[in-house]
Amino acid sequence: MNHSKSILISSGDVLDNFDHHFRVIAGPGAGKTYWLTNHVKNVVKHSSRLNPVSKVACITYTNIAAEQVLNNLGECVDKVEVSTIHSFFYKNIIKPYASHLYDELGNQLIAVEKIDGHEEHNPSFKKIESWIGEYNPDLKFLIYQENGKKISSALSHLTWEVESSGKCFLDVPKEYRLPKKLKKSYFDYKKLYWQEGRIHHEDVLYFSYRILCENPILLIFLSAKFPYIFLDEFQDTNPIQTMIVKMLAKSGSTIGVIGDPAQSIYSFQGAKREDFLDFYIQDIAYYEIQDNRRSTSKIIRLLNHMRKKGPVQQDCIRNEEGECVRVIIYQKIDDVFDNLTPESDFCVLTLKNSFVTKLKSTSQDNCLEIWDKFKNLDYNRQIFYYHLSVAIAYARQHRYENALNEFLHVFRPNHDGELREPLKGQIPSPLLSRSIAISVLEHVLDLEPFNLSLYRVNESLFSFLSDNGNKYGIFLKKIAKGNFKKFSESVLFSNLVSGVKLGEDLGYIRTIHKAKGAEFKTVFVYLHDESHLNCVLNPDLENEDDLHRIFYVAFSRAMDNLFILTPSLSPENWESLKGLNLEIEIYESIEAEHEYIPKINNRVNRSLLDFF
Ligand SMILES: Nc1ncnc2c1ncn2[C@@H]1O[C@H](COP(=O)(O)OP(=O)(O)OP(=O)(O)O)[C@@H](O)[C@H]1O
Repeated sequence: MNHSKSILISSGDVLDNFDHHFRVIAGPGAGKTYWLTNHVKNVVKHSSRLNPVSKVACITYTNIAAEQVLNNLGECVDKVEVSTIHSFFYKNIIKPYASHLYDELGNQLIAVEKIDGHEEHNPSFKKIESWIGEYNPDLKFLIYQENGKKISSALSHLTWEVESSGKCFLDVPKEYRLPKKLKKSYFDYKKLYWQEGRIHHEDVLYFSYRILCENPILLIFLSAKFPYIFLDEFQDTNPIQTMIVKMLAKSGSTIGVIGDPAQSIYSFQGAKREDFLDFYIQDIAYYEIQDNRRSTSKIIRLLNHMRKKGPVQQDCIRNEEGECVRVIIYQKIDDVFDNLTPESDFCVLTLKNSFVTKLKSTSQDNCLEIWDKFKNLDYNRQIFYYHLSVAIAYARQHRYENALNEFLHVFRPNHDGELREPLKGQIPSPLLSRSIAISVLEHVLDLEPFNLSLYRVNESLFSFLSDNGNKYGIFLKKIAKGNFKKFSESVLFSNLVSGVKLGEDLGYIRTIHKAKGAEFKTVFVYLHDESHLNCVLNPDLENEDDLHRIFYVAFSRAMDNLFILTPSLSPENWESLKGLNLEIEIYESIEAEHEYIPKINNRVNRSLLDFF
């Protein structure tokens, strides 16, 4: 990587010449997304290469980021296609051209007439059974019990790799060892899904790449439709994505990639930060932004310390010293939250999803157990209420389209082609389904259901659907006497909503990966193990392993207050932290040192529960 070639810019700068390829490197809070949004507007307003049917493609890493960019595009919005890379390739390559893909026998690879989006790969037992049964019958004994779980877990991590020749193949990460014989037929395993029109997220890049390689004329079409293609968070690009982007550059699109190598945290999904660092297309211009507009000086000093080996030491644009970074040794995590939770705009970040679940359940009634109990008592009704609860959780975040799509699941027919219980009646048409879903969701939200029992919500829905019986043609089963009635009277609807998992969870306790691109006034970084303090004591952001970069991303989400919560602190680590010449304050327990609490939040009586 040659940084001497980089030109320093600021996030407020506008490029005069936007018809060349570029790469922007900048640290957290530098204004990359801010700059990109303005750059897109500038291109839309002034480019002579855009015509009535062409658009700027602006690729973001998550749907949430796409929504944020869209909201800031103003009047340019119609000339820009903002989406994630998967949605972009699905819409522009796979959906229209999947019929061009054939297997080695010349048969169509995917049942195109059945394709309906792309989904997470959750291996099904039936597929594993028929795959091993057909291709490795001698290994059939492996699919049961613990071995079966291992196979399923390994397959859920199947990713596409690329050979230097450009040929793609499927593999699972090294830690998931499977018998070598199985490796030869991963493709056949995947075919079982494709033949049902089911495409997994990871297949989207592979199919797009194959379609474009086998039909190069489509590259010309795509470049004509998208003369400009800009990609945010490119440090997490996947090699197949990089190859496609370079092919599109050759066919005429102007490519811009933006990112921060120190924030590359998706190697487990095949991301290669070197692809960003070494990104080269002829006549590419390299830019760098050295500002940090998000955080206070004290937080930025910690970030610069972690980043000292690599490029980009950041300057604090806010010019505020701010509060010290605080390391808190917790005994009971609940105490920390009870005492430190600020009024608003905070987030607790954890390394793993299981910690999110654990932390949520320490601060809530055990909502997950409630769902388990629900399932055992009335399986079908549990499925109905799960979809409803997820939909309501989305609606609370004003993500109404997600809410609607979630609730529409309840109108899907069962194996006998009938409406699933507890609904009764005719399967509504797609249009009527949408209309019923909107009315039901509005009705439930109007009920202000969070302090109501599940029983009361069900009664109200029962009456609502009965009153509209002529219009909708569907009804809800009443809750009869018995154990389930008792359960439904004892469970608050709010507990059900708190226990659901959203696709892109925007709760106040999230994994660090889900906080990518976000910022909060106060950030708590929860370490479940003291050894993770090593990312502060001996930072190594260039390491092959993502771990130190993951914590760097976590710390860099904080605008004003950063708390690092550790379960223990050895005397050596205590001394080392103190000796770092960083303004870090250490608290052995919050009760002992509570005088600083009012500075943060005027000690509030709210617990995290109030924020779900
Ligand atoms: N030129 C600017 N003027 C005013 N505010 C700005 C400017 N540039 C960025 N900001 C603000 O600074 C904050 C950080 O910007 P942004 O989220 O774009 O940074 P980023 O580089 O994408 O961060 P990260 O990589 O950490 O996600 C945001 O609140 C943004 O609105």
